[in-house]
Amino acid sequence: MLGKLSRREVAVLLWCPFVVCTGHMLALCGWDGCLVASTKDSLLNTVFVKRGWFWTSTVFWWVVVRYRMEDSVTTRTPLLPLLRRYTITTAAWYVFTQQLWLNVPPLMDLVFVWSGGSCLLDPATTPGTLWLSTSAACRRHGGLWQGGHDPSGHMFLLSLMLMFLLSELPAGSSGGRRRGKHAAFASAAAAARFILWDEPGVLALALTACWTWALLVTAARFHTLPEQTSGLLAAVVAHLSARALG
Ligand SMILES: CCCCCCCCCCCCCCCC(=O)SCCNC(=O)CCNC(=O)[C@H](O)C(C)(C)COP(=O)(O)O
Ligand SMILES: Nc1ncnc2c1ncn2[C@@H]1O[C@H](COP(=O)(O)O)[C@@H](OP(=O)(O)O)[C@H]1O
Repeated sequence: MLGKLSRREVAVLLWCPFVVCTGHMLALCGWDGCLVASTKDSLLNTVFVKRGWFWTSTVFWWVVVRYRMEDSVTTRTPLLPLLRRYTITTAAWYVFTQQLWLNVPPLMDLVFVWSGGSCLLDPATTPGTLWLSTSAACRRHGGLWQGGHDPSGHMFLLSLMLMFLLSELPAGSSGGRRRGKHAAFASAAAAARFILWDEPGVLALALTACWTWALLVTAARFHTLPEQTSGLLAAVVAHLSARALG
């Protein structure tokens, strides 16, 4: 329940605004050039961020499954509330960023269209009139998504994933007390076994670092500050709703 936020929950809520402010300071000082691999076609964006909820879900549930296999029954966090919070967070991600069904665009695209935006098509390549109500369809037709307030889907997704992982991860782990530590890096196979099997929390930490980096890049390089802010605020509302209802 939300009643009173713990110190940890406050820290979780402050993390994304802190990263976003850092990104803007880097941009203001002209240091955003050091944010390498910050193009739309980078591996980080195409393979990881654009499939972000998949990676977050897979790594998170793997950590939970693995650690529950080893934790004693009494130290296990109740699974049902965790599942509820995950389901609510997934539903929020879906409603905000994905096309619900044929004629219903994601919430972020509805906000864009309601605020006066539209898809500008090149008449040379797309003759006739075509009304496109989703940014994905507009992109597919080579159009320009312009004129309205376009909440940042990246800012939303990255903040949501970071808040979810930072507040839920300890639920799945009881700390570094796993066996096989000393032999961990004796060979590549042993290292892989250690990370994937013994201590998958390492993967979750790596993912958290990866999302933090991508958030920094997004803040410094993509969208306007109001569009970043609306993406971030929507993520905070989704996160707090999942905590309150889950
Ligand atoms: C070895 C591991 C075994 C683990 C066994 C444990 C159990 C694992 C369960 C795993 C469950 C996984 C379920 C995953 C369900 C999904 O989420 S699938 C869909 C994934 N899709 C995404 O992640 C897409 C994310 N992208 C977006 O939302 C958008 O592209 C964007 C980033 C918001 C940008 O929008 P644009 O319009 O493209 O700008
Ligand atoms: N961290 C990041 N790294 C690379 N590209 C990013 C990014 N954050 C946002 N973008 C890009 O900026 C555009 C706006 O993203 P969004 O509206 O989801 O916030 C998207 O381009 P495309 O629409 O060409 O894919 C997206 O790929």
